[in-house]
Amino acid sequence: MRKPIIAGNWKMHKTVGEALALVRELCGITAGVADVEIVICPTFTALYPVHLAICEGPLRLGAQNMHWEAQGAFTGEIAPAMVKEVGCTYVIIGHSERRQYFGETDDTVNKKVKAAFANELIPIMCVGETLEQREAGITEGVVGRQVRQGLTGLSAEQVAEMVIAYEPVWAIGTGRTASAEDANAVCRFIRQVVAEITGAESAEKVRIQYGGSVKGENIAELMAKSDIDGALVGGASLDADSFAKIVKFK
Ligand SMILES: O=C[C@H](O)COP(=O)(O)O
Repeated sequence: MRKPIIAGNWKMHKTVGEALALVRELCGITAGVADVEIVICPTFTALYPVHLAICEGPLRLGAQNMHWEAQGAFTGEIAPAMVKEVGCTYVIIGHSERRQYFGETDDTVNKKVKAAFANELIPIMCVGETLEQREAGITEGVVGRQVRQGLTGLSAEQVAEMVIAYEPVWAIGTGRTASAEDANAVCRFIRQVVAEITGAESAEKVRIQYGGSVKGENIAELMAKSDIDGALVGGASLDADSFAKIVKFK
């Protein structure tokens, strides 16, 4: 039985002060939630203050990105050990905005996923097709390639522990959610690809999130599907009440 995991990706929002105000509200609202893992992913500058402010409870901290190298002359980058040091359990890797605006490729995603495991961080590896690719009927080809290349060289145990986020690019921040059936079909396909790569047991255990305009109004329908184990939430994670509606989907 896979434990649901809801992650809030705050993207480039919230100053440290605003992040602290939000996490304090979330601590109260989520205190009693026991059967869902909740991850919040603030900006780099807010990670440590938010780590200190997270109270006992279900909230876990994640970073939105990191470099794969341990250290060096990489101006503007953050190393995996630095992310770990400030209290992160999770790290988002290969978000479509990183792929689209910052040149991330399946190869850099794979390096980062491996670096996450080497530093005892759990990767949330993002995959998903653009609208053009969906309309061209190549969703499975694109997503299958992203999953295969992203997981290259990982053990079955590592894959079983990680999270894969399926985010159709056309549904991100647009208010246009994939139908629960369509989202589940791609998540099921991802699980089949994982089974081909690292075997049935890891495919059964890996948690697959859907992301793209998730809200309190659509989360229950998505979570009722067989292969959707959680959500990666952008806009609706920036407000305590709207995020609370999502994490309390049951
Ligand atoms: O990481 C989160 C996703 O990009 C979804 O963002 P959204 O919920 O604002 O559509």
